Amino acid sequence: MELFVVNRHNEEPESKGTEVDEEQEKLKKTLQRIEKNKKLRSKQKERDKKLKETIQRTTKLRQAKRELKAKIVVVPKDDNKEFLDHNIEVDEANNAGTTEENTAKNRKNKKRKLDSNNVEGFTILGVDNFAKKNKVKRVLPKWLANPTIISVNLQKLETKVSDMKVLDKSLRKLLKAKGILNFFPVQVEVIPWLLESNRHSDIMFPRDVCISAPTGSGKTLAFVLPLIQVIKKHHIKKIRALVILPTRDLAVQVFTTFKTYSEGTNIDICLITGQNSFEAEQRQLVYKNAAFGYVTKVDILVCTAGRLIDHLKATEGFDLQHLEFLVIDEADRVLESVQNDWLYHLEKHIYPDGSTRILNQITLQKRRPPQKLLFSATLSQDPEKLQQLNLFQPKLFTSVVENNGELSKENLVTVDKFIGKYTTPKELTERYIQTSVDLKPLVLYKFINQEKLRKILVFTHSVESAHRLAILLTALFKEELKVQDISSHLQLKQRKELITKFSEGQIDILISTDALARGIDLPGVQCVISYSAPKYLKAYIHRAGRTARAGEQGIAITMLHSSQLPKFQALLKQAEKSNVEEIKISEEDLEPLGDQYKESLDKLRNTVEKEEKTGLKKIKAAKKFKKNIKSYNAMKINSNGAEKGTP
Ligand SMILES: Nc1ncnc2c1ncn2[C@@H]1O[C@H](COP(=O)(O)OP(=O)(O)OP(=O)(O)O)[C@@H](O)[C@H]1O
Repeated sequence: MELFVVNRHNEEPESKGTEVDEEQEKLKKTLQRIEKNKKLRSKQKERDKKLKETIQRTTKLRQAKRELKAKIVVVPKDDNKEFLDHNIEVDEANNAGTTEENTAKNRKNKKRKLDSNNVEGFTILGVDNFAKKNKVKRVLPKWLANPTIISVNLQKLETKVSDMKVLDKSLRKLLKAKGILNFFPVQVEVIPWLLESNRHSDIMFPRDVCISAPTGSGKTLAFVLPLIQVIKKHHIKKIRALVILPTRDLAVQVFTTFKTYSEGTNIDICLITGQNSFEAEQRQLVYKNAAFGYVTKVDILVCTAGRLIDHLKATEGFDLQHLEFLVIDEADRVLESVQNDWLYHLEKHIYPDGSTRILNQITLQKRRPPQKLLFSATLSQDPEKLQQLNLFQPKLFTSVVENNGELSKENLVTVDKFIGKYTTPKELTERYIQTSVDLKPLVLYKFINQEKLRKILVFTHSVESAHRLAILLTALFKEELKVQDISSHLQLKQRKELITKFSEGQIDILISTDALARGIDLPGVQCVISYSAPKYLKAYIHRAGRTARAGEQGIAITMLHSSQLPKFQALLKQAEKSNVEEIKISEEDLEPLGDQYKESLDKLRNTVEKEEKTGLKKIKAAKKFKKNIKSYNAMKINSNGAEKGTP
């Protein structure tokens, strides 16, 4: 859409003079437009400044009024005189700036009002509404107020893989073979805890856990390794672990990790996301045995919430009653998903008799309920939101970053410091660039060029915008850099191919919507660019989190129009980020690129027109095909009617 705006602005009148004249004319126009934009910006700045001053003045005045009003609360006995004097004071403050005449009038009015109320010896009802209310202190459940703190320091790793003896030797060997020599902090805390809590699960129900740690901090292995260790000990095939993810791409990624670390075991892992036909997935899950009926073929099931519900409703023999682990990765996102009744359906399936996890003699005699494990970089720590999950004696693991980037345990006394605050990796550098709408692609081009960046992930607000930006950047970079867009319109296989190419460095710039913003682990992304400004803090954190992963350095850039800046600053304030500076790219720097930009915009226009024509042709062909089929069917019905009895 933004690019179309650019197109309209760049339309040229029909050529009349020579080519050189035409070029000069274009250049002149570009310069005029830049000049105009400059003036508009400075005017806007002045207006913003005035508005800010007015707001500050009004706030101060209101504050003064509130403070004075707060002083009138109760009228003590025989204290009317003082009270009246007090009110006069309030009145005067309220009418600051009015004439003496007015003040006297107000004084009289007040006196009259108080006389008519006959206040002597009584409390005036409603007056204390003026009193300043004390801030209500949040009282959190004990488990939220006393979390286990996870360090965010991935530079100084203290636990060697070989030192974690609670983890099976075979798993430690596999980790080393994959180049993992030290555990990340989240793994150091969570893996032993999960293994320990499952050691006595036949006597005690294990507690549920919520884990909130920054993007790229290694949360996946923190659940994959203990689950494999616990599950490989079972010999009867039953679904023991269910892992739910918000998107197909993520489900594929987690499935691959399970596959990698279950090497050499007899654990069967299954992926159901809807990428295969429903029947094919059913065949992967169960088979029918003449003697025993339906038999499960799977130990660990990785799936998306939507597809899970489909199977719960329609797959015979799909049995979750032996479930030991319910993992919800990117839990906040999964819980917000369209199929937000999935948990209800799931619980109905796990507890068909309606039993709950309340500990009593009856439930104790039954099999153990699944342990719920919730993971996210932006996990809600709001008790009300977590309530819907029906957590059993939950335990919270969370990370805290103070302004200087250091972890401070002392500050945890004030719980509000970390509740609802999300941490980002220490290795992440955040910046923003201000630009006008029509120069935005050129500013992006200039920035990538001047910083000599490679492996860049760009986020736009729509599939169309991603596609057009990809065409335009391809035209600008020519052979220099390879640009591609990726979208949910592509087949899963094509998407996987693009992701692999990007990971291997065959694609330099990958442009996507927020579909790739969460959880996807793309190694070595140097820079994430939010070409369209993120609307929410969570979106910003997950986008930025595609870089600076696993202890590597990374940069996150947000491109903003001047009107988007206040909202972005509010977002940073919410995350307590004070070191996000502006990168300035002046319009003078862009002037030499004017012709190149114009040429690229023309290319974009031609390509889009061509694509639209082909698209229209396809739609027409499809319509024609449908029409033909209809008339063919009609003909068939007629001829069948005419020649009854013929096959
Ligand atoms: N101990 C480790 N040593 C080195 N690399 C590791 C270690 N643990 C995990 N990694 C790697 O770190 C990267 C990020 O891990 P992972 O995808 O689990 O992060 P995450 O916390 O789930 O991030 P997000 O919140 O974005 O989903 C992966 O490439 C993973 O292989």
